[in-house]
Amino acid sequence: MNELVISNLSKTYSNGVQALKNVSLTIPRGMFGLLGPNGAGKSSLMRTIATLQEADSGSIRLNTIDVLRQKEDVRKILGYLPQEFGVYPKISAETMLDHIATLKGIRNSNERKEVVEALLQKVNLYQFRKKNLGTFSGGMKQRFGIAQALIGNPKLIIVDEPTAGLDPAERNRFHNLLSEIGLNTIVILSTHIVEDVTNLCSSMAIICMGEVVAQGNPNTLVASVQGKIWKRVVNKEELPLYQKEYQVISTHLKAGLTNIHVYSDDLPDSTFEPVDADLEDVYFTKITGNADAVAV
Ligand SMILES: Nc1ncnc2c1ncn2[C@@H]1O[C@H](COP(=O)(O)OP(=O)(O)OP(=O)(O)O)[C@@H](O)[C@H]1O
Repeated sequence: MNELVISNLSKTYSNGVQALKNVSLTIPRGMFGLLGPNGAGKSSLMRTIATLQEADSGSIRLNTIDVLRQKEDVRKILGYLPQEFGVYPKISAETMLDHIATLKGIRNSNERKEVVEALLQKVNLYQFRKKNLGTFSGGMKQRFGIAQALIGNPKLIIVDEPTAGLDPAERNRFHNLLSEIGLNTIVILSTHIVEDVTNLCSSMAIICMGEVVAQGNPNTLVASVQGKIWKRVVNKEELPLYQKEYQVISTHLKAGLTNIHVYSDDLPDSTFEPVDADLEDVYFTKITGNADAVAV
């Protein structure tokens, strides 16, 4: 059984910001999406799971490992792609991976060569293996980041905001790579991009201002708001009136017109139409009231 169980995790930074408030989550094998707006606490949670910072209270268990105490044991089975993934620009992909593999304890040079070659193939960088990392595009750097995270067959992989700044083709390639990895491993994908979670994840949580505001299967979460999301086009000047009257969860500009989505148990008034809800509607329903008004 491969499972990560987080219980009542809390963290307040020395400046008084409470980044995590009693966070409890059960994360099974497969792709898990951790969705939340900027500043929600995603990176704080990821860094704590990755043993890079301490929590004030609570516990994390990965199978039989007490993550907050047995840090060395976690590091042996963890692959981590942080939000800011720096690379040494003047070193080739192959040399860098070989170096990281040494650090991760693969001492036999033939074995290392095999591992590095297989990983470069897996992330589609084999033909660029001799190129310096400084010449890589954003997508290539992210795929290199995944390759280094995969050294040593990790049981738990954490990727923090991996697709920010990637063009659609690179993002797609990165998604395919992640979903392949997610077949046998726990992969936590931390992101503020709803579409990434829709495309990839079989379970998920939404975190806002340090609190888990929803968790479960994406389809079940969508079903929970189905029939309660309504839309209409409004004049830009009328928007504040609607925001006062209704729970406006999002505003989309379409061809210069302002399209609003409202959360309500019943039809707000006859000018509204029902919406076939999606994960974005769930996300905005859960974070409105918790965060500043959100415009897409
Ligand atoms: N080292 C730190 N010291 C003080 N405050 C911090 C520190 N790191 C994060 N914070 C604050 O904690 C809160 C949560 O930040 P965190 O980076 O975990 O959120 P996030 O969801 O990852 O956001 P983003 O997507 O912007 O990275 C924010 O208010 C942030 O300013």
